[in-house]
Amino acid sequence: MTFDELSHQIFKKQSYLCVGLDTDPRKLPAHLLTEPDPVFAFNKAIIDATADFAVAYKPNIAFYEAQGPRGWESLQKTLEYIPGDCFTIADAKRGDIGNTSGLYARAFFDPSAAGLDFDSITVAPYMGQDSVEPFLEYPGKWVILLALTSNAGSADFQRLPTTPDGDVELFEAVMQTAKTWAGADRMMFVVGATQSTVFSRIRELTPDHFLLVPGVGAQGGSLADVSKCGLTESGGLLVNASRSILYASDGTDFADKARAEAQALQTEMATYLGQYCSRA
Ligand SMILES: O=c1ccn([C@@H]2O[C@H](COP(=O)(O)O)[C@@H](O)[C@H]2O)c(=O)[nH]1
Repeated sequence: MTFDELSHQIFKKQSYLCVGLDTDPRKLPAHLLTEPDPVFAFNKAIIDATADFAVAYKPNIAFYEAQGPRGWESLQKTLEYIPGDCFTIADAKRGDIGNTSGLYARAFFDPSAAGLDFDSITVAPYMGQDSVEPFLEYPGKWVILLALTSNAGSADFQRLPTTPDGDVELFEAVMQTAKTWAGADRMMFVVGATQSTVFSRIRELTPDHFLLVPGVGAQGGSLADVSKCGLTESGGLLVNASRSILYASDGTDFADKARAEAQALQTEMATYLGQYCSRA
């Protein structure tokens, strides 16, 4: 999916919601456990219930890898089931020396390799340019680079000063350098919703790039704050919620409750698009 197509979907659906498919087999509603593939049955119901309100889906690969070959199969079926008008994100946080990154890229971007054809993948920037470039060799595919993550440990390294006056923190140096590797049409950055106090600085640094923003819902980040400082004329945000949608109920009504959570976020997002984007 291109930058313009993603932007178009945001204004069409009046939403920048990304539903995180962090599907934990231990949290599935009991009535699904007799299904041949309970994880896929759950994901299918969640996608059916939320697709009107979401522009992206983000399976977190850890949840599938932890189940071995069965998990990979559930992931493949889930990816194929996601509607074509939605952007897909493999939240895999990969990155290694170039030839190894090349194989990670192949796994997630070349359907003839591991049966997966994601639009994008999350990548850790720590190993530098040659660890990221192999992902950019796939035309039309996106790299979503970790910049300032939502967890408390983000302060350990990402906020370290890189200049004597302390004006440029490590995450800012990462964004400044990485945006020379690919344009806003191929690269996004991960910035946690819990980091809303630095969103204005981030927007000065990257006025055009999409930001993938996890951390609303279960992690307590503010959708209002993130939207105020993060929205652009193209939309420019994908705000992820996983647990607050997936596990809104553990009963037979789980899909209805997930739909209600997604709809509530979309309704709020439509308000912010009207407030902060003249194009809306
Ligand atoms: O900084 C980051 C980067 C990635 N994540 C991932 O996003 C989701 C958040 O799930 P919630 O249940 O909505 O908290 C999850 O897959 C994380 O691994 C993040 O939270 N923060």
